[in-house]
Amino acid sequence: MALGIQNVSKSYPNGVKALQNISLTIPPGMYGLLGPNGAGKSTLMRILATLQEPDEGTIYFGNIDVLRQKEEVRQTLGYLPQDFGLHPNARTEELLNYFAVLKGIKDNKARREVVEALLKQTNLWDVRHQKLGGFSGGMRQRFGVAIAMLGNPKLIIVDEPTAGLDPAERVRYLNLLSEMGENSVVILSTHIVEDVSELCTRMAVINKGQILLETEPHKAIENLNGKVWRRVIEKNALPRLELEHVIISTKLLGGRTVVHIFSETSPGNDFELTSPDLEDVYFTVIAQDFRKNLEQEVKEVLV
Ligand SMILES: Nc1ncnc2c1ncn2[C@@H]1O[C@H](COP(=O)(O)OP(=O)(O)OP(=O)(O)O)[C@@H](O)[C@H]1O
Repeated sequence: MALGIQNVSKSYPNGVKALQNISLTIPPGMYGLLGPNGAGKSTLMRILATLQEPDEGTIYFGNIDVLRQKEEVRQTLGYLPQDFGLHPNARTEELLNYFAVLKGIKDNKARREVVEALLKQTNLWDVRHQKLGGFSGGMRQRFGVAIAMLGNPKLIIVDEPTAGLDPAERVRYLNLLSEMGENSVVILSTHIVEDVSELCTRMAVINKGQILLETEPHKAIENLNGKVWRRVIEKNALPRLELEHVIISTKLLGGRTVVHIFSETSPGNDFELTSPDLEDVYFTVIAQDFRKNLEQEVKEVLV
């Protein structure tokens, strides 16, 4: 079952256009929604999770009209929001059992089995009697996954899940998500490029409420082949380069600055060709959008 989002727009009362005419078709599997802070990701995730109304547009999950048949969506939804509060005094197994009751798993034996299986899958079985207040960030996130997976959801939405996790927890968490989501639509909203490159078969880049790119990560990388150039510079040379080139990224490496630029042809100036990765894709798209907006603003001022 695919998720079809068509012409969805949402403005807030303060005038911010959080989503501007978004259309996406999201097939089963892991789908990355990548964008900087404030891009509109959480707004879209909340709309998909039936917690917020768009101003315009339609959304279908298979035959379910997501905006009108909210109860049907909720039956098949697993939603892990960006921040979720957990009572620090609640105990792991008890609380998961409680959420399982809320999800409608009425039979005691079946519910015990589901809770046990999820605690084992999320590696929380050994701490099932502990209070949540003592959990690390990674443990909390894994507990969030256990809650989201109750009732075998077919639509799973995870908003910024790896922010604040240490590298080992991050890998463990991403593996868990990819196992859980094999037969469902899983939307992973994130500003971390590696989350998408490691897990997702398809992705979209969103910025300022607009979809800038919709693709398969490996195809987007292929398309950049021969167009990303690298050079190590002194930091004070950057402003001049910025005037002459489309800068994709600048990174500190051993105290020096490594610059990546986008150019269809050789830019000269000691730049050498480098193999692009998904980070280059992401920052190229964002940089081009920034340039476009800048040109638009300049035109508006001049006209
Ligand atoms: N309730 C609200 N009222 C007014 N503006 C809002 C509200 N919620 C979000 N916004 C604005 O809408 C835009 C999109 O926000 P949103 O939270 O959807 O983005 P995001 O991509 O999830 O970013 P972040 O990663 O920072 O959460 C931002 O400019 C934000 O300030």
